[in-house]
Amino acid sequence: MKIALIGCGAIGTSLLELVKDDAGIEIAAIVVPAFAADAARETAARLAPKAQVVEAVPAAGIELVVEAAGHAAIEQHVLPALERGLPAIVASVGALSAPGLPEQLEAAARKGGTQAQLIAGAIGAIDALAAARVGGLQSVRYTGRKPPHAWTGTPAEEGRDLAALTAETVIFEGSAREAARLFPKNANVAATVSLAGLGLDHTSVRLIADPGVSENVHQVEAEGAFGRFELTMRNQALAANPKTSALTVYSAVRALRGRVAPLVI
Ligand SMILES: NC(=O)C1=CN([C@@H]2O[C@H](COP(=O)(O)OP(=O)(O)OC[C@H]3O[C@@H](n4cnc5c(N)ncnc54)[C@H](OP(=O)(O)O)[C@@H]3O)[C@@H](O)[C@H]2O)C=CC1
Ligand SMILES: O=C([O-])CC(=O)C(=O)O
Repeated sequence: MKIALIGCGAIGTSLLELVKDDAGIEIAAIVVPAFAADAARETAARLAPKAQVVEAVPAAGIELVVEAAGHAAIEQHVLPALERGLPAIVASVGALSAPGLPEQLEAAARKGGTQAQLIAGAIGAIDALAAARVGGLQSVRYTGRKPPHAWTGTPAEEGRDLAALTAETVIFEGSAREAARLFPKNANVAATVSLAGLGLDHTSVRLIADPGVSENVHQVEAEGAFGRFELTMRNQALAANPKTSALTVYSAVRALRGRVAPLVI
């Protein structure tokens, strides 16, 4: 299967390393902005020698796109690809917090007669939560806890010195929609949990900067007709990006391998 990978940062590079010897998967294109092309070409030479480095998904020769770039890439690359009939695997799930974007994705996929797959990414139990929704959910709460340096470049820096924190500090409390909008590189999981469960506006989210943790810790508490569950994930971050859990890459690779495997779990 010929793939266009959108984004070649921490997730993209790590994904290329993991699939470089996979039979049945060929990275045919890497889509990055012009200013990132030289770095992507170096990565491609090492990990995906057949890939052309381009600014847009090529018009021909691609069978699937995998997005690992950021919220803006959904509108820029994923929507047009879907309209053209290319299926898409999407990591930047938080982009769906923008009003109207879920409907636009659905319309584009319908027009192209194809499908967009939102990956579970850094969180587990999305299967259980989405199944529990069928029976009816009463409440879903998500807490995201990361070391202070993982919140640099976000609104968490407003009015506080993250490096000087000595105790856990709640940096956001509100809806999944607001969390995903305000923390596009740190709260995709909030959007994923909400889209699988009670929706972007009815899922309570707390984000915490905690000098006492070294992992990215994700907790979900859900209650409904199915019963209840509490989930805690203690994820190792990628060395290349402390905001991003390694599990996100594994989740994208799982989704990708699932497209070519004869038996899928
Ligand atoms: N679902 C989940 O659980 C998670 C999802 N994510 C999502 O994955 C995204 C990528 O994460 P990560 O790899 O760690 O981030 P990085 O910042 O390391 O990499 C992003 C890459 O995408 C490139 N890029 C940025 N904008 C575009 C665009 N419009 N089109 C094509 N390429 C673009 C960047 O280029 P340049 O560096 O030159 O700007 C960079 O190469 C995050 O922004 C987040 O939205 C992340 C973690 C968890
Ligand atoms: O990778 C993680 O731990 C979670 C993350 O950044 C996100 O939800 O955007």
